[in-house]
Amino acid sequence: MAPPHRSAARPRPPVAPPPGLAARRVAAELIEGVLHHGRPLDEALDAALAAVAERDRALVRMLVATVLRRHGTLRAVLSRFLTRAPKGGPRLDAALLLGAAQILFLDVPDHAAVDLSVRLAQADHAARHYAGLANAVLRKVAGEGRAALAELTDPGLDTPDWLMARWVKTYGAETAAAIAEAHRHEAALDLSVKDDGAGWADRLGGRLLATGTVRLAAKGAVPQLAGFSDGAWWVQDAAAALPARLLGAVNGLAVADLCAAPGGKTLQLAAAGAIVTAVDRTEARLERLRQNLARTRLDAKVVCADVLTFDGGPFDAVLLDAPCSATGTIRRHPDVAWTKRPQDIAALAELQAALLDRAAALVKPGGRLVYCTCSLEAEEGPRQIAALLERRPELARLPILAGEIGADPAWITDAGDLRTLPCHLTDPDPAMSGLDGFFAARLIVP
Ligand SMILES: C[S@@+](CC[C@H](N)C(=O)[O-])C[C@H]1O[C@@H](n2cnc3c(N)ncnc32)[C@H](O)[C@@H]1O
Repeated sequence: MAPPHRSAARPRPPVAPPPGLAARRVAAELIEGVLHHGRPLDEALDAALAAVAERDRALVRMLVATVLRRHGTLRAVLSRFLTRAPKGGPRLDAALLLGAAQILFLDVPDHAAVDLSVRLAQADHAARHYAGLANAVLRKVAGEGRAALAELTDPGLDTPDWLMARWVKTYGAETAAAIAEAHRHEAALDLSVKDDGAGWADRLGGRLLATGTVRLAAKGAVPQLAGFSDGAWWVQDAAAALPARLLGAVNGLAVADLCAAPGGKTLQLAAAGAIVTAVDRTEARLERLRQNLARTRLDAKVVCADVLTFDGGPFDAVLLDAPCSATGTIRRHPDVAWTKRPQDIAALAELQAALLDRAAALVKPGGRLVYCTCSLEAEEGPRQIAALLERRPELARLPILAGEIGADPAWITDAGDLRTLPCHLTDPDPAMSGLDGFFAARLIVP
């Protein structure tokens, strides 16, 4: 029998996209969201990752974090090979940044990094005319980019100028540079344990810090670690674990945790035996707090309310972890450096002052009030306390002693407040180094 006639016009089978392209596309979308639309990464990440195969999720996170952490450096290298900014739109921009990040900082073969970025450009209507340019520029980065990188030694390059100028003013040029350098590295995985810190450090292959936190070099999926499903610990930066401890012995005391979600400090207070009322105005974040309580088998009264109008209490002690610019958490949230604006800090400082007044009104006579923020900005830290003490001179600061929380004395200010910086707690291994930048002050309410 004669073979069937093969038509020349017969459609070809679809060509499978090269492995890794889907992860790059999602990473490019997330980078565009942060850099071109000022969208916080947390808001977009869950939905974006849901669209990616599980095995690619860590890769997407790594790609996005590397581009955001080394954004200034990547632009400086790329600009050496571009005569002027190309008009290929946000997708071309993200494709170039992603390509350069993989070539210079990640373990991706140069040819794959170039090819995947060219494909990202080809698939976008505004960028496709510049796919050839992307190819040429990224080949140059592969050939000469490492030499260009070696000449870029200023750590401030990866920090927006306005933020760097603020830190130089507040902390001096040397410390500001150390902060910026610390932001270039991925933070360790810090765990707060219910008990037996030494035992958990041993079991998980980590280290028990003097503050009581168990620190691991960040790797792998957290829910897979021993003790997660039993609720033996929760993830919490070592600095973030300090403010709740400033309330002292809370066993049996009524404590309000204001602005509580997702609940790291609520869990600490509940584990220490406090009768906790956890207040937050964002229901979705409170749902995570409830899940955290359920997993750790700890108890707290959860209230969805605006602290400014919350009228519970009075309480033996109050912790206010106020909403802030979060510039102390850039190691963990590198998008913060690129999404926050100077005017955000002024607006947040106003809200913090109002929240502080309300928090102070909820404390029983003789009780303690701890105010904290994960910000490096003076307006959100010491200046809030100075202004509060001017408004309410009857309140008194109860100075913090390093020894009571296992802190380094360098973390305590002359006024007796806590001020941790990302460049604190250095370790020869960058994966085990650093702290979130936290400010905390402790007051007695007469
Ligand atoms: C820094 S986060 C809190 C982190 C939390 N304390 C922890 O340790 O996990 C700030 C929280 O303040 C909440 N918030 C902001 N403004 C608020 C307000 N006026 N009343 C109540 N909660 C507020 C936000 O929803 C957010 O969850």
